[in-house]
Amino acid sequence: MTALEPRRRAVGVVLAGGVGRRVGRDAPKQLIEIAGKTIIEHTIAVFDAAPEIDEVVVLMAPGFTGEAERLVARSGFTKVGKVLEGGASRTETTWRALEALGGQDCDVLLHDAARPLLEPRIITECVAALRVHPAVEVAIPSSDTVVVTAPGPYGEVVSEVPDRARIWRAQTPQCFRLPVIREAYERAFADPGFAGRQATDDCGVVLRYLPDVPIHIVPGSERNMKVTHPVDVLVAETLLRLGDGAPGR
Ligand SMILES: Nc1ccn([C@@H]2O[C@H](COP(=O)(O)OP(=O)(O)OP(=O)(O)O)[C@@H](O)[C@H]2O)c(=O)n1
Ligand SMILES: C[C@](O)(CO)[C@H](O)COP(=O)(O)O
Repeated sequence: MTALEPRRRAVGVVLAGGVGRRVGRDAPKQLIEIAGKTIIEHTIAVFDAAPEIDEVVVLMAPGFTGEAERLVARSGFTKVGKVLEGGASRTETTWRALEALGGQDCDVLLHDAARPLLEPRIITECVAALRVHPAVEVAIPSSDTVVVTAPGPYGEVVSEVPDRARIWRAQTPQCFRLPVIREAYERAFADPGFAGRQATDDCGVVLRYLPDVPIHIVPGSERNMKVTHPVDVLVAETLLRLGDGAPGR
């Protein structure tokens, strides 16, 4: 039986260092106003209101930290301790957040600013899970069959159709005891093979550099979607306007 550890301080890290190239607006997508507030305000609001969260750290796209500070003041958030500049990739932005948190013994919940529909239930379950597990991935079972491809004579061809029962779609927050994720990133950055300091998510860095650390799954939700493409702005706006009555859980 795994021991239940005492609750540590929990820091919500809102990763907003990107520019939203795929959404294709002039300003970063987290500044798009939907349902009365910018996407980043919707996202910070969930952490600011969560009783389990002690502090919120925001990492904003270069050139927009002043705007993020203005929005934090406008919304009257009380837990935002730092607004910092993000890095050139999601990975670099995450590392800046970890460096800013230093050697504290706290829990971190690394969340995409581009997921403004995070439900409080997920934060509650992640913080509870970290009392037992050192690393937590929020994920939902894939409703699509995924295929693996290989180069063929006329382009990519299907080489494998994995068993869908084992395929999950990763979401955020991805949550860790701080010393665990720091160690994983330190090892990654010391590895010349960590190409371009890029990883598509944080659990992937832990899996690769600390393979003995089990990563526990907390169920996410369809609603916790990421605004990635122009159509997602419309979907997120509809769900935010419908509020708790919306389908998609
Ligand atoms: N240098 C970066 C790049 C991304 N992110 C954040 O990571 C999350 C997920 O990334 P994604 O959806 O890819 O955002 P963008 O990088 O902004 O989008 P795109 O790839 O289309 O440019 C977003 O909240 C984004 O702001 C970040 O903090 N720092
Ligand atoms: C971390 C993530 O949101 C999990 O789904 C995703 O991998 C981010 O990827 P992106 O390419 O930065 O959108």
